[in-house]
Amino acid sequence: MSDVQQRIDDLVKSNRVVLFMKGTAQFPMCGFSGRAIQILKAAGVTDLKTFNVLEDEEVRQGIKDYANWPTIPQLYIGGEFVGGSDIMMEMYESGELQQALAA
Ligand SMILES: N[C@@H](CCC(=O)N[C@@H](CS)C(=O)NCC(=O)O)C(=O)O
Ligand code: FES
Repeated sequence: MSDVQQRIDDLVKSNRVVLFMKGTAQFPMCGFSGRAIQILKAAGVTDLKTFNVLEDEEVRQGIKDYANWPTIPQLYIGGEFVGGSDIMMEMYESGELQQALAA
């Protein structure tokens, strides 16, 4: 595994809920990332860790290879890739996201 893949692996395995996003939870820098934060809040997230890919070009590229997913935001729960903002919205509407966060 390359250095950046190892860094990402450590991050998603040492924090239960991680959102790779553009900007921060307080100041999202893109509508998709803002939407992801709103969904997580609505789903009652309590232990969210965010990573701002705009401050780390290596992770911005590396995260796309890590889960073989081409866009940001990306949500990980329990070390597993969950999806981007569209998938998060579908899972929120079906109640699956709330379940995954509570598990
Ligand atoms: N439909 C996507 C929307 C996300 C998206 O299209 N992200 C783009 C624009 S922010 C992206 O990450 N592009 C690559 C990049 O900016 O590095 C989702 O479900 O999350
Ligand atoms: S930064 Fe332009 S769509 Fe996300």
